[in-house]
Amino acid sequence: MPSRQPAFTHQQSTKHRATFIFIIITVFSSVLILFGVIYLIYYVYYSLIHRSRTSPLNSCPVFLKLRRFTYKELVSATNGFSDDNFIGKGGSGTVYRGILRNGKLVAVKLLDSDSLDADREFQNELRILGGLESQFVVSLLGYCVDKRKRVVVYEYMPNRSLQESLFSDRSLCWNRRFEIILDVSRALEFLHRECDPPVIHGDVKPSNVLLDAEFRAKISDFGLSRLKIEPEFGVDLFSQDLSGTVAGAGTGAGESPAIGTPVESSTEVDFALALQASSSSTPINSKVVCNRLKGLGLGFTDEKGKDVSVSHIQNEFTKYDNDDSCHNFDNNHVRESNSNANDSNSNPVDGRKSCKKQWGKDWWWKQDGSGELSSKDYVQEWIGSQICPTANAEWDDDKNSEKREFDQSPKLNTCNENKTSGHEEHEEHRGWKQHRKMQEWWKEEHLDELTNKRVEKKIKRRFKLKIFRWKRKANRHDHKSEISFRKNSKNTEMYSGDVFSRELSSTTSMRGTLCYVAPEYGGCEYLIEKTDIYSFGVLILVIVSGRRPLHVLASPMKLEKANLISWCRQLAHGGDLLELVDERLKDDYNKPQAILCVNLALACLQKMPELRPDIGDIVKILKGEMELPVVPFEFSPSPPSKLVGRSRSRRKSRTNAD
Ligand SMILES: Nc1ncnc2c1ncn2[C@@H]1O[C@H](COP(=O)(O)OP(=O)(O)OP(=O)(O)O)[C@@H](O)[C@H]1O
Repeated sequence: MPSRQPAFTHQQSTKHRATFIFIIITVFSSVLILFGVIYLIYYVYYSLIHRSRTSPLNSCPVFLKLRRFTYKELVSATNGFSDDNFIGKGGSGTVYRGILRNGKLVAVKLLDSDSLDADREFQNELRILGGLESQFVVSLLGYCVDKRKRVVVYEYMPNRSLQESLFSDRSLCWNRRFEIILDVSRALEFLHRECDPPVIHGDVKPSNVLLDAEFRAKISDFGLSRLKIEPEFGVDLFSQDLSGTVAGAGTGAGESPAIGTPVESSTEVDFALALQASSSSTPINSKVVCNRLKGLGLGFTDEKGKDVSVSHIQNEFTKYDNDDSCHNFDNNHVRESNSNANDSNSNPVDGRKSCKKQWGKDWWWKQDGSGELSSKDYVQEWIGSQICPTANAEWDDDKNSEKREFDQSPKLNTCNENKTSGHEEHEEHRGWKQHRKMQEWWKEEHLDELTNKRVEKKIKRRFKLKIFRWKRKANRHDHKSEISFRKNSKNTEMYSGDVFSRELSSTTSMRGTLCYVAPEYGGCEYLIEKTDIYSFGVLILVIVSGRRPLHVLASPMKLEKANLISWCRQLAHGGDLLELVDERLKDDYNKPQAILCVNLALACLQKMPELRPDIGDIVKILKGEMELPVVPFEFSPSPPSKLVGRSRSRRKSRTNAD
């Protein structure tokens, strides 16, 4: 018996050792795996974060073809980026005139350095424009990367942008306008049909059409462009559940909603479509508008470009609305903007000093120096009504408090009025779910913008998407914050015409330009050729009319003409298209050509992308080689939003009273 004891102990200790070794191995391998996973996560994170900044440009064949300038060279070409050589400023950088050592005149665009977006746009521009060669596309001569500085060098276009030519005193004659329309159509034909893969420009607008010495137009700015091979093109817009959109009832006045737009009764809003819908007669609660837009810092000017005092504006609002006046209206803020407005109006585009003053919050509204422009209040209305985070009851799960406010400040959104219940609502939600997917991210972006920016800036850099959501929840009720659409390099807000091109992170982008962006383009990157066609339609109207797509004067009467597209549709309805032609041309224009252009524009502006003509046909139509197909009439009731309607009825009642 005693002899068995040691054998047993020995067996036991062997067992213990084995267990111990097993535990050690397990722990060790677990730690090893854990470290491996951590390293992998870090590696992926690091490469994602640094990809856009560090990706070697030279690895792309296009960049090999382009000349790489040294920063020193460009400094000497532009005389140290001096004020005297300042040409203009856009959403992503500043453009200077320069002379290279060989005497060649160039335009040098110095991109805002501390924005990831600028970096991405820079690479996009080089990657796409660098590979293009056409007489209708501005030539990219080279680039410069120096530490954080990004510079792009283009051929110099002596007559600058169409925007400047159209909206300055030196108005363009009809023939030039028509040639420009033709040139832009050829540029798009080149991009859509002659490039392989096709290029979608994505931001066709007057400031991206540059004019050479003979006023021939070339298209520029490919920062937001897309090649058609990219994965997002796999998205079939038409595969979305369109029930209730295409076949469904229109949004009023016989208008059928655009593809990708929500069913009428949903609370989803389409920002682009909102522009057109902005003409609807939805009653707008001035108080709510004011509250929501408080902090926008938008100034107001009257027809002569003079300040309209805040109290006057308030009176106007209260006149049109029986609700309380806007208590939260930030008087100081608005006055400040107004004084800036006057500054910039006094010296619109010449010289950098005066321009610099414009590049504050108000630059978009005054970039052409037009003293009479005062579309802010109009735009405020629909921006305010569309961005409002509380307006979408389906937005997230946590909607109690939102709902409360939503109930209190309703009727900003036509959609809200037609709420359906229970099952129906569920079905509808399913119907536009896909569309919502396309759009919800940018709403989150807008919500994020409503938060404390300093905190936002810090955290966003680290955990972009996650933090976005967290912050959205955390700050959902912060309605005092400002709404901004694009940040410039100094992290001040810019209310730009480029509202849609605001990008907050490299993962998301809101692209295109307000008023030029097609309704089906829900702010994502689902660009198709027909998106360019839509923008081209708007561009034609702008060229023919010499007006901006949104052009509002303080006088309520003028609101009828505020929305160029719906005004054009109204004129088409009344058979008086020529009224749209720029008054400055007087009778000195080709009437059949003008009618052709406007009709073509209407064809391009059809809400269903597949109904818009393609660019080949457009060029033929403009050249007179093809008849313009009959355009199904899309009527959208024009502005007189509540202002016109009410002001008229008030005027009427006043006259009656008199
Ligand atoms: N190649 C060029 N030759 C002459 N002027 C130019 C050239 N490129 C740009 N400009 C001028 O510089 C201005 C700013 O151009 P930029 O492309 O930076 O901005 P944008 O197109 O006006 O706005 P965004 O970048 O927001 O679309 C233009 O309006 C134009 O007047």
